[in-house]
Amino acid sequence: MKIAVMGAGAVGCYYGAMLALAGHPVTMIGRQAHATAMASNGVILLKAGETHRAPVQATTEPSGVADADLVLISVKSDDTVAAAEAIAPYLKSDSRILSLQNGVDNAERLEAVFGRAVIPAAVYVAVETVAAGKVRHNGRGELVIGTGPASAELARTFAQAGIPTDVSENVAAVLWTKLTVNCAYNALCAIGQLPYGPMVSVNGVAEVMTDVVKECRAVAQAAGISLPDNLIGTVMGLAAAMPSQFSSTAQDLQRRKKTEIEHLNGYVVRTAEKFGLSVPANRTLLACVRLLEEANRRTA
Ligand SMILES: NC(=O)C1=CN([C@@H]2O[C@H](COP(=O)(O)OP(=O)(O)OC[C@H]3O[C@@H](n4cnc5c(N)ncnc54)[C@H](OP(=O)(O)O)[C@@H]3O)[C@@H](O)[C@H]2O)C=CC1
Ligand SMILES: CC(C)(CO)C(=O)C(=O)O
Repeated sequence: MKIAVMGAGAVGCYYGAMLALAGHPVTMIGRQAHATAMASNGVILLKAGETHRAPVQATTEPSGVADADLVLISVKSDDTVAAAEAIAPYLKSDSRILSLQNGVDNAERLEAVFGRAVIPAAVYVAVETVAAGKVRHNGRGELVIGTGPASAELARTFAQAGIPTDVSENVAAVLWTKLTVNCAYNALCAIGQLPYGPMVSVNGVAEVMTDVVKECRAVAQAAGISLPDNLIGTVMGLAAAMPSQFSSTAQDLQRRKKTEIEHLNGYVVRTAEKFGLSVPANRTLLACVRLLEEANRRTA
């Protein structure tokens, strides 16, 4: 299967490398420094104490998707539409497209640009870029993808490449569950700049997280999506599973980058407004992260 990855960052390099190491021809599309490094060295993947060199083609050009049977989209949610518009003219008419992104509406936004089906995926991995074209895997790696004519074949291909993949008839609920986790952790971790373990033990934090979860459940319900009964257990369990983790929002702010908050708590707030629901906890967290982004901009 010829594979192209649009967005050679942490997630794109991880899944691109895993597929390349399994023998698939992979083309990575990324920024200049990353493309230059990968063109010389492939993707360097640090995983479980070992260093792997995954052979890939690398380019900065959107035309890198031209002969791909499968295109993985792994840009941040703010870049989804621009990335889609850049590659749209070059896509093969029968290529499969998979969104490997957080947030619940990236596949829909991609479909609006491409005019064809895009398979959404919930991505359960902890991976970070340590240098251009070099990523460190910090845990997990499995995917839950939506249904479609190609989903079963893709799941098999991924599993053979060491990427455990389930196909879900109800991927919307899976994505909303992950969104709820992000809404509960990302902003609070960014505001406190504390990892999850110490963060949840601060007086009052668990109560705010519980309010966020209740609001997310109500908004999802209004949108026709039922979230699992044990949602709060899933959410609170993450702090015990990853006590030293900082949210991607906290990391983005530390690096003075724009965060994905508009696609996390921001998405919940916008959807709540459509249904006339009040979501004060999500709204407050959204405003706090916007303040931190603005403060970063002013001191740039
Ligand atoms: N990292 C993780 O462990 C996890 C991340 N996710 C989700 O996966 C998605 C990707 O995250 P992540 O990999 O961390 O993000 P990164 O910022 O590491 O990777 C995205 C890369 O794509 C590049 N890019 C953006 N637009 C273009 C373009 N038009 N052409 C070429 N390159 C482009 C970015 O460059 P630049 O920065 O210069 O714009 C960046 O290098 C997000 O939705 C995230 O929430 C989900 C689970 C875990
Ligand atoms: C699951 C979680 C909260 C892990 O840090 C994440 O997806 C993020 O940081 O964006």
